[in-house]
Amino acid sequence: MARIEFRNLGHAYGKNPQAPEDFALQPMNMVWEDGGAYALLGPSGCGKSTLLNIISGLLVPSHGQVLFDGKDMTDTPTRGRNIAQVFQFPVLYDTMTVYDNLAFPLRNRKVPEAEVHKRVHEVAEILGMKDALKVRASGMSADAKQKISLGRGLVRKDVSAILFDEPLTVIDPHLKWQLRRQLKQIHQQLKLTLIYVTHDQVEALTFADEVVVMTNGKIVQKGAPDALFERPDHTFVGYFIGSPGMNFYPVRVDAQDTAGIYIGNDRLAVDPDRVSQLKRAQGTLSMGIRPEFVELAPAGTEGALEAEIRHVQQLGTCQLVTGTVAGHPLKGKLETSVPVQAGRHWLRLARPQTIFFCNDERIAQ
Ligand SMILES: Nc1ncnc2c1ncn2[C@@H]1O[C@H](COP(=O)(O)OP(=O)(O)OP(=O)(O)O)[C@@H](O)[C@H]1O
Repeated sequence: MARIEFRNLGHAYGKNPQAPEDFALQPMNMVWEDGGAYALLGPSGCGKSTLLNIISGLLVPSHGQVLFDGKDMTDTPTRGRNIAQVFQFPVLYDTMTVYDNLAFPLRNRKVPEAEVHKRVHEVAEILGMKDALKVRASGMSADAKQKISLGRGLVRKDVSAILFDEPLTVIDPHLKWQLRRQLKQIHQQLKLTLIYVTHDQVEALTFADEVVVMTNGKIVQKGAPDALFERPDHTFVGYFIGSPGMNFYPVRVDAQDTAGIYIGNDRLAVDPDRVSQLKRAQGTLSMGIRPEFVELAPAGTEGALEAEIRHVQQLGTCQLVTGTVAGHPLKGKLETSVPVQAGRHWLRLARPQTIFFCNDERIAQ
């Protein structure tokens, strides 16, 4: 396995890129640690496949370098990189048995048959496919075929990294959950460098030690799942992670007011240190609060505002309320102990978990 490093690495498909939007991948420095399990998460078109293809060598970046264990591999073609890749759809030989499919990447590299036998059985055991080793792949379901593809990715011990490009897309939801757990287990056992591309946040958060969130060709945060939830570095992370995502409000400060901020015409009492931090920031200010941290408060409470709640939905573990505050949309997940009716209520929004952003980047918490 390898430590993979990007040095000022970026990619533009067109010639002479000038503005950030000319890049499918904006120039970045980044390290993928040896043995790390990473999920690469972002919406369609944000640059995930471009990044993966640069690691695997299918694409030579227009800018910067990619290094494996300190060695410059930027121009090394795929076959020289020792990367295993698992794609969205099964890649295998239909006419071969499961055993021969799993053995293929090893036999291709002239691994002795005794070792092939051992590895194939280990991987088949992990994937729960031991009883199917003699079965021909042609008659198998899409799920089973994709499991074999995963196995083909996992069977070699000598790879620099295994890249997964949305590998569970074709898998049935129940099996998906099982396979995700198995992949996590495999990672813990074998300490592989895994990079797993997905646009599904549940998949990313359950699989990875570190989640890398991308938007518009840029990595906006790399962190543990709880950090992405509690301390998003960028409004996009607040919006993209969580269900529903974070509430955002445009914020104004008043030179004369040292203990409050303004959302529309409503004043929200806020810790004076935060107010002075916001006054120092140069740019467009906003405040974010996750629905999970919104709470009911007595009328007139410091740090609370009056909100109009329009809908209340009982979700069992919480009440999901939808409405507006200071003319802006609001979603809150309130605890179930106090049943809430639609109407006007005071809600505490200035809380330790409330995050402030300047030009979409976190400045204070
Ligand atoms: N061969 C290409 N030529 C020109 N532009 C491309 C090419 N491949 C991708 N792009 C553009 O680069 C940007 C990033 O695409 P990329 O496929 O890396 O995104 P993605 O996050 O993997 O999307 P998806 O989740 O839909 O696969 C997009 O704007 C896309 O249109």
